Amino acid sequence: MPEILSFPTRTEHTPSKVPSPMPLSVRHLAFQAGHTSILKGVDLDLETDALTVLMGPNGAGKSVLLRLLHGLLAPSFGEVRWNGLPLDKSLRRQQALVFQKPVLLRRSVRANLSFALGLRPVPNRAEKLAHALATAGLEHLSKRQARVLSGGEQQRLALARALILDPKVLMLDEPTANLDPASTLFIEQAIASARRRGVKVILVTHDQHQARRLGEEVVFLHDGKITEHSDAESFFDSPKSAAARAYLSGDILV
Ligand SMILES: Nc1ncnc2c1ncn2[C@@H]1O[C@H](COP(=O)(O)OP(=O)(O)OP(=O)(O)O)[C@@H](O)[C@H]1O
Repeated sequence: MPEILSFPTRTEHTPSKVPSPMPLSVRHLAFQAGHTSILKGVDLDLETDALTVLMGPNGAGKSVLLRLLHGLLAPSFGEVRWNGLPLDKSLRRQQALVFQKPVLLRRSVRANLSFALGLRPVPNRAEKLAHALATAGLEHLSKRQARVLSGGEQQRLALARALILDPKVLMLDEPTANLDPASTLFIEQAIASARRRGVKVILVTHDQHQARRLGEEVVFLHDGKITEHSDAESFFDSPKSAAARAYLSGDILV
């Protein structure tokens, strides 16, 4: 009989909230592309380690916001502070960002992980590498070229690589959008486990079931602005903004 695993549930995986290992404060954040305003003055405080889900319709600006939070894009206006400080190299090193489409080196699975480990002086490298391969379920594929892995295996590798240096903050941009339920389950369990270890997780997803399973608080972005920021239960039970109500019921938002 194959082992049957089940999706994590919020009550199962959620420890009580404590202050975030890296509190975030965003003020008047704007991002302009040419004459188009993508983000239009975002203010956001994430002070606890509660798992934050970032939701909103296509084109709302969620990916742009994540990239600004991680310093992959520079704001046109406003600021991002982690631990009260402007984002710099040392703060960025304590964060990891996982994309919908895994970005991997054209090397073996093992080499992708050891490359990440080589970025910093880390004790017990061999142990860490073995642990990462095992928890990602990739031991038997360690010598395979990353580019020939299936989509689910690639995403497991991307997540294992993101976690191998023990980031304080893990940001994920629709990490399971192209995955089947089994691979989705694997990724969700890894995210829930990171959260239990005290990693601050910010997850972009359109999957309402996933958001309900994992999310403890929801930030809803519409047309470049945050229209709602509340705990997950009240967001899903009684969304306050018309935009969030329409999004959740599948209506078209313009
Ligand atoms: N670097 C960029 N330069 C110019 N425009 C951009 C850039 N990045 C994103 N955009 C535009 O900004 C808007 C918001 O994009 P973004 O990818 O953040 O949306 P999203 O909320 O993540 O959407 P989806 O749910 O479809 O992934 C889109 O119209 C996109 O074309």
